[in-house]
Formats: sequence, structure tokens, C-alpha cells
Amino acid sequence: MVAHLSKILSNSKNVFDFVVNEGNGVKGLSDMGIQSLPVQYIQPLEERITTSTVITDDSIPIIDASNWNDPKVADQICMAAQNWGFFQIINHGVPIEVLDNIKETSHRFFSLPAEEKKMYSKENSISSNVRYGTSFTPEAEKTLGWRDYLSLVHVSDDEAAEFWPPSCREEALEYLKRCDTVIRKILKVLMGGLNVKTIDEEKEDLLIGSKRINFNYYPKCPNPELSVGVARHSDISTITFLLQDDIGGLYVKKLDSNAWIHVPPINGALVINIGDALQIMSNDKYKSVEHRVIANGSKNRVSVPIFLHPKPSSVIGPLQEVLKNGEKPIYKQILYADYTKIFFSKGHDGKDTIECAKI
Ligand SMILES: COc1cc(/C=C/C(=O)SCCNC(=O)CCNC(=O)[C@H](O)C(C)(C)COP(=O)(O)OP(=O)(O)OC[C@H]2O[C@@H](n3cnc4c(N)ncnc43)[C@H](O)[C@@H]2OP(=O)(O)O)ccc1O
Ligand SMILES: O=C(O)CCC(=O)C(=O)O
Ligand SMILES: [Fe+2]
Repeated sequence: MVAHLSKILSNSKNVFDFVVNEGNGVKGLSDMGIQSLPVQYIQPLEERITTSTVITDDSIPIIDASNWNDPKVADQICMAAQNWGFFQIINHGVPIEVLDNIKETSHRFFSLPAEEKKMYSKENSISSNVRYGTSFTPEAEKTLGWRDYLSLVHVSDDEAAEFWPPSCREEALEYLKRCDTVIRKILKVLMGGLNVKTIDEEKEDLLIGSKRINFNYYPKCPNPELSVGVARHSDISTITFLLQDDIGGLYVKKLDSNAWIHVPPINGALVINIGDALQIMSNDKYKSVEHRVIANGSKNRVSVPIFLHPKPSSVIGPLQEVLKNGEKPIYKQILYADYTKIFFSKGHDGKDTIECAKI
């Protein structure tokens, strides 16, 4: 094992082959007991998180949704979307056992042998809606991220039954179903804040026309302070509905500052954030905020985001309802498939993708 690890670490190509091409992921390195971070994972100084860039005297809002009929809940959600782009929601109605079950499912998938996980890699997967991989876009990135992932696009339950990995497909489908009600409630509230009274079929295609569930795995990392799990980015979704475990490591950028704030794990809570698509539709009223993840030095972390998106064939831009008071549009109309393509063709680079949609 030690000799094998030394051989892998002896040059850059061997590390890339082992982690990316052979499908071992960073979990493979971590499981072999790697003691120091390979050079490909060392972030430039300006990308590292330090005590001087993290503030501890502020936090993203925590919203109690016990009573959805209370107008204060809607107010808090809309204010959080405007001022933070992120919030945590508690008493949302998704039972704790459902949350625990999907975290367990994630651990189960990543515990599979590399040969089994590799069946779902970009090169081997028989469906483009199923992808196992590592980092974000390894071939395009200067520095790699300390994260492995399984990404599943939901087209239909039948398609999922055919192509999703058997070790997690039923659980993932069940989880998507159990989250649907709260996702719709949050979107209804957010639309209310933009003067959109009803979510008709056309709006539904714009807001939740496409769904993706990801399983992220951040194995214990030898030098977390030098690396990132997921680099600085904003999501391209309308909203993201994220479950994290109890390890911590998600940091959110405070609006109009260079300060980063930790999102503390709260048992039973879900983290909701606004993505670029909704920032564009709201003409900047709601904010899609940069965030990143730092892996842990002693524990394996999992997270399970559900990304809600416009249909790829949707054309997105500031909504009529937002502009009808004479407000000037900040963004042009753009085909969402084109927006997605730009995002997935490069490494994470903060909020750069949204710039291409500006007038
Ligand atoms: C943050 O907000 C998000 C995030 C997410 C998802 C987060 C994830 O981390 S999921 C994993 C993401 N990584 C990938 O999917 C890897 C994609 N890139 C690559 O594989 C390569 O490294 C590449 C060199 C960057 C591109 O390779 P290339 O051979 O040139 O092209 P293909 O990979 O064959 O792509 C063909 C085609 O599909 C488009 N495309 C690629 N990946 C995706 C994708 N994951 N989703 C949608 N479309 C994708 C690609 O642009 C090409 O388009 P064509 O029209 O030219 O065929 C989710 C949601 C959020 O809000
Ligand atoms: O793991 C997390 O907490 C967040 C992951 C994330 O930002 C993403 O997958 O887009
Ligand atoms: Fe994200």
C-alpha cells in the first residue's frame, strides 16, 4: 500500500490518472492514508480561506417555517433572498428520517469499489444524465477540488429506473418527492415577492423545468487549509436546496464585502440559496451569492444539493412582472442551455458566468 501510494504521488500524471481517469477519486487518496496534499490540490494564496477573511459575528438567516401561513415567514424568506442570497430553514416539513436516509445513501454510494463507481463516469456512463466524477471540470481546472460527486438529472422516474445507480436510485427518487412540497412553497413565496401571483405551466418550466440531485463526498483531507472542496462559485439554478451533514465547511460570501461566513450545520435544517437564473429573472432583486466548501482534516463530509433549473429550452431574462413598473432590464434574454454550457465548460470562477448575460 505504501509503495503503491509513493508511486502514485511520484508525478502529477500518476495522481491525475489515479484520481480522475481510474475513478478512485480523492476518496481513493484519502483511504490510502495520504499524509500531505498533492501539488495539484494546493490553491494559490489568494484563494485560501484564512482567519482574516472569515467573520464570526454574523450569520445567514435561520427561518422557522412551522407556520407557512404566517406572513412573517414569507417576509423573512424574501428579505433573506435579497440581502443574503442564502438562508437555513427549520421545521420545513421534510422528516428528519428522510434527511438521515439520504445522507446514509450518499455514504453507501461512495463506499462502492472504484470499478463500480467508474461505470458512471463521463467516459463510461450510458446516460448523459448520470455522472460520477471528481473536482468540477478536472480537464479545465488549474487546481483540483478535494471532492468526489455523483450527479443525477431527473428527467422521469422511468428514465431514472433505467439509468441511475441501483445503490441509490430509489432513495434519490423518494428524497426528490419528499422535498417537492417545500420547494414549491419556497418558490411561491419568492415569486410573490416579485409580484408573480400564480405559477402557471410556463412559470413552472422556468423555475423547476429541470431538476438535478447531486451527492457530494469530501473525504478527510491532509491539508484542508491549503485546499478547497468546491471552489468559489455561484449556482446557476433558480434555487438550490442543500442538505449538509454535521461536519461543517460551507462558507458564504457576505454581500458587498470580501468577508466569508461559515454556515453552521443545524440538525434537521436545509440550506436554501438563490442561483443565477433567479437573480436574472428578478433583475438583481434576489442575489445569487458566491460560496465554497473546505474539506475537513479528520472527517469525511457529505452534502446533497437539489438544483432546480429552467428547462434547457427556456429563454430566461428579467420577468415582465418585475419590469412592468418601468425598471430597466440588467440582463438580456438568453437560452438557458447556452448559459449551462458556459458554466460547465470551465473551472469555477466566482460569479463570472452571469456577466455573459448582462446587457
Ligand atoms: C453550482 O451550481 C450548479 C452546479 C451543478 C453541478 C455541479 C457539479 O459539480 S456536477 C459535476 C460537474 N462537472 C461536470 O459535469 C463536468 C463537465 N465538464 C467536463 O466534463 C470536461 O471536463 C470539460 C473539458 C469541461 C468539457 O469536456 P468536453 O469533452 O468538451 O464536453 P463534454 O463533457 O462531452 O460535454 C458535452 C456537452 O455537454 C455540456 N455539458 C458538459 N457537462 C455538462 C453538465 N454537467 N451539465 C450540462 N451540460 C454539460 C457541454 O457543454 C457540451 O455541450 P455541447 O452542446 O457542446 O454538446 C448543477 C447545477 C447548478 O446550479
Ligand atoms: O457541499 C456543500 O455544502 C455545497 C456544495 C455546493 O456548493 C455545490 O455543489 O454547488
Ligand atoms: Fe454551490
